[in-house]
Amino acid sequence: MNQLDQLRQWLPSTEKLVKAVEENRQAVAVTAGVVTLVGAAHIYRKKKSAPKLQGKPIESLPGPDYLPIVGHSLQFKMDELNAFTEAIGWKYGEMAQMFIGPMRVVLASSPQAIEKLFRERPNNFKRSFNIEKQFQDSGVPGLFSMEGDDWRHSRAWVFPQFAPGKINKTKQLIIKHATELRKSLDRFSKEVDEIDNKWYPTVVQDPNSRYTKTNFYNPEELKNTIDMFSAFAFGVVIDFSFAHDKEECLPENILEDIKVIFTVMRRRLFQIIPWHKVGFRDAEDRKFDETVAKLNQSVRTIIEDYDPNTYKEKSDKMSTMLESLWYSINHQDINKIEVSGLLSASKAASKMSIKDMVGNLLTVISAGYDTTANTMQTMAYLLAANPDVQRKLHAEVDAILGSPSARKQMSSDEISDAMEENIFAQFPYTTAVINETQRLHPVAPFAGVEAIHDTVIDGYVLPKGTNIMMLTRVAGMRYCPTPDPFLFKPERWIDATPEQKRQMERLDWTFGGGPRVCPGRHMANLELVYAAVLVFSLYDITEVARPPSAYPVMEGARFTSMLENVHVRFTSRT
Ligand code: HEM
Repeated sequence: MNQLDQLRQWLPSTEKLVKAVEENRQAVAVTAGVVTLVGAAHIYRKKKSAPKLQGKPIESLPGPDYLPIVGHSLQFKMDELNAFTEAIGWKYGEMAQMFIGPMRVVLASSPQAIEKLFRERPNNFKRSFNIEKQFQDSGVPGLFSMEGDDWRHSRAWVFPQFAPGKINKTKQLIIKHATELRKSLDRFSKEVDEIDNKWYPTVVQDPNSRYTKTNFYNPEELKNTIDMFSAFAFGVVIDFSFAHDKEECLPENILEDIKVIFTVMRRRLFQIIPWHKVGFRDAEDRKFDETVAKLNQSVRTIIEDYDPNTYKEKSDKMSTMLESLWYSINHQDINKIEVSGLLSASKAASKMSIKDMVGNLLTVISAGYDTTANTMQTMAYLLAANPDVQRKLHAEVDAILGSPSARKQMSSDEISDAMEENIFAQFPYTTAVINETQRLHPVAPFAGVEAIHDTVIDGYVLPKGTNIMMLTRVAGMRYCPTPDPFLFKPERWIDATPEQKRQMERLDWTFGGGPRVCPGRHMANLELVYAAVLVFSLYDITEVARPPSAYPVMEGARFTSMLENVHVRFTSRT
């Protein structure tokens, strides 16, 4: 007997079912009536107890035409998500809608709506697209995806460790990695020169023809700077989390491993059918499982093997995240801790499970390197595309730290002594370049939330479960108080009146907002300003020449946004 026959035998036949219903007509009618009445009473009670929200119905939101079931999904590729959603925001106004498959997504781009949505997390709104469950089910929970009490405990551990007081102690650490970045860029510069000489020879007369020899162009061979920037940001966050030189304890190719996790999680978040859950697991899914298991094991071993005495000499008076875990687990002298942030972090860590500790360390590493590296890549491109801005940045750094050749000879201690406590105030133009880079191309130009209760946003009633995408960049540009909001003009941050500056800062959601604002923002900005001052300012950054038909530089939407097709040269300044 095959499985189908077995199933048939097990299920009652249709005739038997009809016969049973006919024999018990009265009982069936009464049961159906009771079920209907209880259901209706439940719906009525729920509607009556809920306060009636006043406002326009969600169905009346404006937006482009869409198809049933697939929505707008056929009208854009996932890589073009930024362009597609923002075009709707610009065209249809501050409250609009789009459909990803059958799911309605509200696009909100007024500053009031954005402030409310950020501020009221985690009580009234949570991260959208079921992120919490998706990360939990995939075995990669962490601060970014957590909600409720799990999030509160983990946030209490992570947040104090990234407070400005502690971050300022990372100066030596960042200088060390900036020096490494300079070495990589010098090597990169030589390689690009070789490629340039090979593909862009000076125009010569071809002896066999009356034509001069034309230039050649091979985009495959052009080098990209992003890997070097990733290595810099990654080195800083690993040193900060684990301890100096702990990198060697992590699996080789950890950067590649983290990319595997990003790629698969992004795919899962936007999948209409969760194929991996219904038994269809492809090679990427299998690689994902292996990678997660490997990373978890490595980090768990690091936590368990940690002994703070081994790393005391290397710690530069800066406590690592690992140290707070150690104190929380060993409960030793916890109240005697005097290092900034370490006491509260250690107390908070004692409320987390080892699984959460591992997940949070991995979250901090993943959230901390890709974002910073992408911003550096964008800054390099914008400096190359805006030579006047680059000249001003050079001039500011030269005036404070001396000529590039003198600077190259400085030791880490000399560099450290030359940097003031408030490096942002010491280098105002460089800081303006960083602010403007993030205003124009933030790594997260939108943020998604889901309503936990029925709510009213900008006059529309949004039922519980509605996904809302905040178009933060659109809002920032629409309300920008200084002229030419679409142009790269760092001067706007210098010349703005105090009131304009306050407005621009309020409209700056580069790092999100409210209780879930990015805890790593001070560290990220410090890394960026050090990279610009100690590294970028030593080079003339120029765009590699390309034929007009080459793919233009454009923003791609991966887990975080980044500029695609950037090819720049770094030529050492003398
Ligand atoms: C330029 C660099 C960075 C950018 C643009 C950035 C941006 C963001 C944004 C937009 C969020 C979401 C905030 C929200 O929902 O309101 C976020 C969250 C987060 N970021 Fe960053 N980030 C950067 C660097 C870092 C660094 C260096 C770290 C740590 C070392 C870090 C750790 C985190 C964590 C753990 C969260 C989750 C916070 C939570 O949900 O409570 N980020 N970041």
